[in-house]
Formats: sequence, C-alpha cells, structure tokens
Amino acid sequence: MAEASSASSPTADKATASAAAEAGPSTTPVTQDAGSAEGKKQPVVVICIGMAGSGKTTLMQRLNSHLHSKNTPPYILNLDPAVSHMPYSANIDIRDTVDYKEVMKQYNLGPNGGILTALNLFTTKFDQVLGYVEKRAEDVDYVLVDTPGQIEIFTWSASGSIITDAIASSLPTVVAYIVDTPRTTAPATFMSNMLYACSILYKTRLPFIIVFNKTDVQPHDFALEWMQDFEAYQAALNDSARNESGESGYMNSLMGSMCLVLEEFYNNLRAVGVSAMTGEGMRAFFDAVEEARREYETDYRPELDRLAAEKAAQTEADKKAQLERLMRDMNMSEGGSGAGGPSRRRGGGAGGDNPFGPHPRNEREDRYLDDEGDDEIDEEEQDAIRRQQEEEEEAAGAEELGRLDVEEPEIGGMPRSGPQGERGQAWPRPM
Ligand SMILES: Nc1nc2c(ncn2[C@@H]2O[C@H](COP(=O)(O)OP(=O)(O)OP(=O)(O)O)[C@@H](O)[C@H]2O)c(=O)[nH]1
Repeated sequence: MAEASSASSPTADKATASAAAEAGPSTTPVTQDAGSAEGKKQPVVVICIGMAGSGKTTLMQRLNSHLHSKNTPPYILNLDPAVSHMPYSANIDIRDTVDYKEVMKQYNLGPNGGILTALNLFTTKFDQVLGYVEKRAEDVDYVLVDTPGQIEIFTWSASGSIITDAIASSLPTVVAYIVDTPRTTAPATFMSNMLYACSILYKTRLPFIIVFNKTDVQPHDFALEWMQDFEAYQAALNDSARNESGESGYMNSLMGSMCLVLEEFYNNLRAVGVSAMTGEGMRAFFDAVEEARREYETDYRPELDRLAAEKAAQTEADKKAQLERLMRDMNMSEGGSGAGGPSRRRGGGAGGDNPFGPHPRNEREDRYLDDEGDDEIDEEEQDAIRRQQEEEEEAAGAEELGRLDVEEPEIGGMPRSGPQGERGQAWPRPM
C-alpha cells in the first residue's frame, strides 16, 4: 500500500518531513514504559473530531483495519449517536445506551439538539466508560474515539470538555482534527476550518494533529503552503476575491489578518495528509500520533499533575476550614452562648432536649419535637408533611432515570458494549 503522504509540521521543510515519514515505522508500538510514570503500559487515545462529512468514520475504519493488519487491534469508542452505518465494531457504542431519536421526541428537539443532548446524557455515565477503557489499557496500544460531526460539542458544549478532560486525565490523549481537503481549497473555507481547529485546540489544550483527509481526490500541499507562507495565502485570497467580485474587500483583509494571528497556532501544529479511502498516509499519521503522545507526556501530564496537586491541597484546606467551623459551632452550643434559635425553644441549650445532637435543630426537627406530646398534628401541618414526602419521592424517581449502566458485551474475544435488550432501548425509557 502506498505511503505517499507527508507527515509534516508546517514549519518544517516539506521534503524533509516527507522523507522522514517514509523512513519511520508505520505503527510505532507502544512500549512497556511508554506513557506512564510508573512504567505501566498505557495506550494512546486518538479522538477524531471534524465537521460532518470530513470522513471521520471512514478514517476510523481505515485506522482499525491498519492496526488489525499490524496485529495491534485497537479499542474503539463510538460517541456518534446518529451514525447510521458503522463499518467497524465498536467496543463501546453510545447507540447501545441512548436512542437519540427518542431523545428528540421526549425533549422536543431537532436532530442537532437531539445528538447534543444524547451525548450530554451519555457524558453522565462517562466514568463507567472510562472504567472499561482503563480495564483494557494493558491489552491495547490504541484507543480510537469517533465523534459526531456537530463540532460545536467540542467548541462550546460542556460534554465535549468533560469527555476530553476525563480521558486525558487518565490516558495519553491526542486530538486528530479531520479536514475534508477537497472542500478546503477555497481560502475562506480553509480559514474557517482552521479557526475551528484553533478553538478546539485551545479548549482541549491537548496535543493536536490536523489530518487532511481525502488526499486521493485533492493533495494537501496547498494547505501546507498556506500554513507556512502567509504571502501564498494572501495571494490565493486575492485571486479568489478577484474571481468572485473583481476586487478584494473587507472579508479579504479580515482573513488576511486572521492568517497572521494564526501563525503562532500553525507553528505548534502537526499536519498530515491521508486518504481514508485508499489508506495513503497511514505511516505519517501514526508517526504524528507517536510524536503527539510524547508531547502529552512532556507538556500535558506535568500540568495535569500540578492541577491535581493544587486541587488536593484546596480540598484539604476546605476540609480543615469546615472542621474548624464545626468545632466553633459546637463550643457555642455547649456553652449555651449561641444566639437564640430553634434549639433554645425547649429548655434553652442544645445537647439537652435535642435528640438530634448538639447542633441547632432545623425547622422540621423542631416541628416534630415541639409536637411531641401534643395530641394531634393540625391538618395544615399534615398537608405540608405529605407534600414534602411527595416531592422527595418525585426527586428519587427523577434520579432513577439516570441510573442506566453502560455495558460492554463480548465480540470476537474482546468485550464490547451492548444492549441489555434491543440497541438504544435502554435509555431514555419511554415515560
Ligand atoms: N474520496 C474519498 N472519500 C472519502 C474519504 N474519506 C471519506 N470519504 C467519503 O466522505 C463521505 C463522508 O464520510 P464519513 O466517514 O461518513 O464522514 P463523517 O465525518 O464520519 O461524517 P458524519 O458522521 O456525518 O460526521 C463518505 O461518502 C465517504 O465515502 C477519502 O479519503 N477519500
């Protein structure tokens, strides 16, 4: 199979990068000590993000078959609830847990809202998903994640961040941003794609690879040139403006300025060209993944550890402050010097009449205590208690709705997620 595509950083010389890609290993094996401080083997997670139709699913299939041919089958997660045909078997498939059409019906949403909400619902179970992935971590070298084409999930929605943060806090993670190369030949479309990529990079802060897909139809050299050379992009911009309106206008100068702003972004980016259809560029892709994994280890992991240490210190400080507050409150009550509150209504000090302990009683406790010995609770009070009980039961019912477990049944010797019954029947259940 041809491995003609170049794996290149836009700043590097294209020919050198191409030669290096040809010389490098096609699938760098994840060694025993790669990826973890304790020397434990860890797979690298590749999250495929891209606009609808960019070829994410087709690329996932290509990566899957490439890895199978190297005897390193990946662990696959499908997070696209609306995919109608999946050419590979996912170990965990969101469609087994959430039926997005049912979500659309129940929440009265359109297709985009349905997909987004389905993913939000699934995100609430993501700790279970991560548990399955971690269990398999020693058996696989790669975990591949397919995502919906609704790119806004990763630019502003909370679930996108929760998913990427959760995965990245546990395993080396790389974002592969898939670009539909033939549709990016217009300078304006190219710029809009790059702006999306940039916002995803800054949102996730993860090692990033721009994957120019469909190079069998349109080679990606023009894109690399525009990323390396501002003047080449400006010239293309001027040409396209002249073709469209005979003069370069406001949009033109705006995009020219943006290109300059993005220079820093381009400098820190890996870009590869692939064809998910023909398999071209797989070697360059996996070399870029390996490079990005190293970046995760050197840049991302230390930052993650620092944040975790900061959080632990903050939690410890909060606990200490709470304990001190509690001690202060207890002293107040024991000395009987607290302000007159409900606890003083019966015999003055807490810890005396109050069977709930030395803390001041709340209103509900008081109601029961103060009625102790009374012959009857009046009707109004009975109503209030009944209402409160009903509310509590309702809240318990709502919690029940989100109690579905993500499952991972067996496929071909490797467990995968699956329905307890029919696909997508599990949740949400018809109300
Ligand atoms: N020529 C060519 N076509 C491709 C390539 N990759 C994908 N396609 C085609 O592009 C179309 C979209 O591919 P998908 O894999 O469904 O794209 P997607 O990004 O998963 O789409 P969504 O699920 O809608 O987000 C399909 O018709 C594919 O056959 C490629 O490398 N070359």
